[in-house]
Amino acid sequence: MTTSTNGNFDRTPLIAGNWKMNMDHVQGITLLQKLVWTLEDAKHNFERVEVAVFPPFTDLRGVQTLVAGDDLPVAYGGQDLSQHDSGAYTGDISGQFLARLGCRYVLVGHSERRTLHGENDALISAKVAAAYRHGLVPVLCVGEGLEVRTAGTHVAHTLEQVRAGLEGVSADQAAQLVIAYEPVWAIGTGEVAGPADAQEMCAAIRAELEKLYGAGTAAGVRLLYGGSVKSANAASILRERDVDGLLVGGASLDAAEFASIVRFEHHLVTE
Ligand SMILES: O=C[C@H](O)COP(=O)(O)O
Repeated sequence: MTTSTNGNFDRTPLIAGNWKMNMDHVQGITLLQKLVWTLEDAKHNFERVEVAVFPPFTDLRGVQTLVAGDDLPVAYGGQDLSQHDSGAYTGDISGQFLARLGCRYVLVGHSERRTLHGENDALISAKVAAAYRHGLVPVLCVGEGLEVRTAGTHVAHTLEQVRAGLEGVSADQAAQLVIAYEPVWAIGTGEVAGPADAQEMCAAIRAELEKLYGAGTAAGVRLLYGGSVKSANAASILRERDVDGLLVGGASLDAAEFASIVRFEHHLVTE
């Protein structure tokens, strides 16, 4: 096997852990401390492979305090945000609040938001706009369900989600974008899209971005794969040219396992 990944990293790989509704604020701090200790012990180069975590909202103040206090080289973000900036929206969280907590990123349109909370493309596009208004980098999540995959229309379906989610986004804004391709049938199921599936979709998304914004802008956008990623399959997915990182759910709750995913280059050399 060759050790070339992403054309020698045209873009800085991003390994992101979405904790979903796991880890209270005390557990979250412990997990993050363990993760950083493990990576620092392994002499991980955080500039070469960026690490980000997406804790529950209630953990974010503690995460901010830890990251700022110990000057940890880890980014973090919210799992969702409101399309509104403030007002009578009980239970919602403004992008302004996330920005004040030092968030760099925010997930938008995760499939669990789409399916469990009925989020549609119009709402997701409004949330992307809200992220940009508050200086947050949106991680726009897209991907097809099993029926669409079986029908063979997964590429068209996913590109439609990309176009809809980016409605009104300028080329300057798009330059900082992150898009996560997460086939719904592979999330939390143990089913993993093969590296070729991930590459097929990421290449199609990059080509679509080139159509929308021009090759110069699209070249900087990072495309992540998500869905039952583990240390055992991370390296093979990241070998693919258009896959620039991973959005990891379940496996990000175990510091050693997540650290091993972050250290995927080590697997590339030893596989
Ligand atoms: O945001 C992460 C994805 O939903 C993947 O979750 P998973 O790794 O548990 O399949």
